[in-house]
Amino acid sequence: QRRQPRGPAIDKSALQAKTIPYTEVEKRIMKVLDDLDANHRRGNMNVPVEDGRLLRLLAESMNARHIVEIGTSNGYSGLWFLMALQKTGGHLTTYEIDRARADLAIANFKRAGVEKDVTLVFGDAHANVLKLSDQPIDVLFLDADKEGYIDYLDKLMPKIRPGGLIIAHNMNTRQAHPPFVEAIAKNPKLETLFLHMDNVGVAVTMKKR
Ligand SMILES: C[S@@+](CC[C@H](N)C(=O)[O-])C[C@H]1O[C@@H](n2cnc3c(N)ncnc32)[C@H](O)[C@@H]1O
Repeated sequence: QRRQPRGPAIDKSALQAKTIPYTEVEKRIMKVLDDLDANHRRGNMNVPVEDGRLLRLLAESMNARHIVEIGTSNGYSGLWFLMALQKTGGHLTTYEIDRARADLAIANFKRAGVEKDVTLVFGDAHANVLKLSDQPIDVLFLDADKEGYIDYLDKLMPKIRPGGLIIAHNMNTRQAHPPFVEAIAKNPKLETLFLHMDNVGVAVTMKKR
């Protein structure tokens, strides 16, 4: 039997699937996310859409009940988490040092109708995370001062539940802070994978059971 030359099995566009909102709640949150993505990225340093989708997917699939985010900005990544939390019945605690961005985030959470599921802590997260409750953390998302990631990790690691995730943003060769990379990649008690490296980079780390 003669071999046929191998062409693409499917068109590339078929692999660029988008979130298709299903429930009314998903539709309402997605509407705000789409608006922020299309019109309000400037000055807000939001995660790319694909990274937001990854956050939601991981959080919802692991049934996350308590998510902690460092670096709220205007609430874009937080809204992806909040989409997951609508299904799991959990809560987001998010930290922001900039008043204007914090106010935007509060307005966006209200617009999406999820304000009761989120606590925004205004001020320096390095100090404020010390006051966090003892409720185990399912997901810790780091997306603020890159040199600060190691400090957030040291302070919050004891509260991350076994099997929980630490997700760090901007883990590219230019922005990642070497001591943090070493801490997550060389600790045998952690399993770390670097994803989306064709974009700004995300490190997904699991605290082993
Ligand atoms: C990259 S943006 C966050 C983007 C957001 N996660 C999103 O995707 O929509 C980083 C944010 O961290 C905030 N930030 C920086 N240092 C901080 C600190 N020490 N405590 C709290 N927030 C901080 C900045 O003001 C900024 O809004």
